[in-house]
Amino acid sequence: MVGPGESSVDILRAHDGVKRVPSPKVEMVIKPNFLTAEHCEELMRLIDLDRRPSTLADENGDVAFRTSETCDLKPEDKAVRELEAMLTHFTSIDPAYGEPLQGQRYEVGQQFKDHTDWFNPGGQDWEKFCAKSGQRTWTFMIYLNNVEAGGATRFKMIDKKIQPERGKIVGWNNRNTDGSGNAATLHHAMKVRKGTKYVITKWYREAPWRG
Ligand SMILES: O=C(O)CCC(=O)C(=O)O
Ligand SMILES: [Fe+2]
Repeated sequence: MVGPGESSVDILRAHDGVKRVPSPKVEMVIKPNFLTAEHCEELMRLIDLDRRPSTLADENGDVAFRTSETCDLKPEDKAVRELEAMLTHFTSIDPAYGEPLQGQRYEVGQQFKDHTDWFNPGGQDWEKFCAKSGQRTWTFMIYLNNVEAGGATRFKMIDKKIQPERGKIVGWNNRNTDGSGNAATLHHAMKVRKGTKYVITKWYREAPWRG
């Protein structure tokens, strides 16, 4: 048994079509066709309706570090509600532990350079991002479309490059077994070379989400 805020590779692998990425350093799974094409289309439409420049925790002075746009998806939209329910079923994580769903959109040349999704406990923004809800635990990301060229997510520490593919979900545990941030989860949303890339990101926390 795991706690209400937890998932595990075993829980995830109990679903059809889920494969573990074979790395001893990161607990990571992938499942193609998690979402239907229609569901992806609707989520892309919602992202297009309401976008803002993406932001960074721990600003590092590199204005080219994260150049995409972000959409804070509205929990009341049907496609968003349905996705939340699917994620709860898939991950077994109590939805109270989840941050609100976000969409990310990358045009040609846009990227998000090497980063981890867990926050640096010594970082300038630790208090702001983690005081209420704790550290990030699991990340789940869904690719909403096929990208003509570029736009892969590269995990260089484990030599893994994930290609955007409509409806595919990837999930990973951001922590080491002692709960600290796992440096091997470092990843880079590589530049889109042709087309536009749309993804949805879902981050879970150690404690129920309170902002
Ligand atoms: O778009 C991607 O491939 C990765 C996005 C990402 O790493 C993030 O939003 O934290
Ligand atoms: Fe990330």
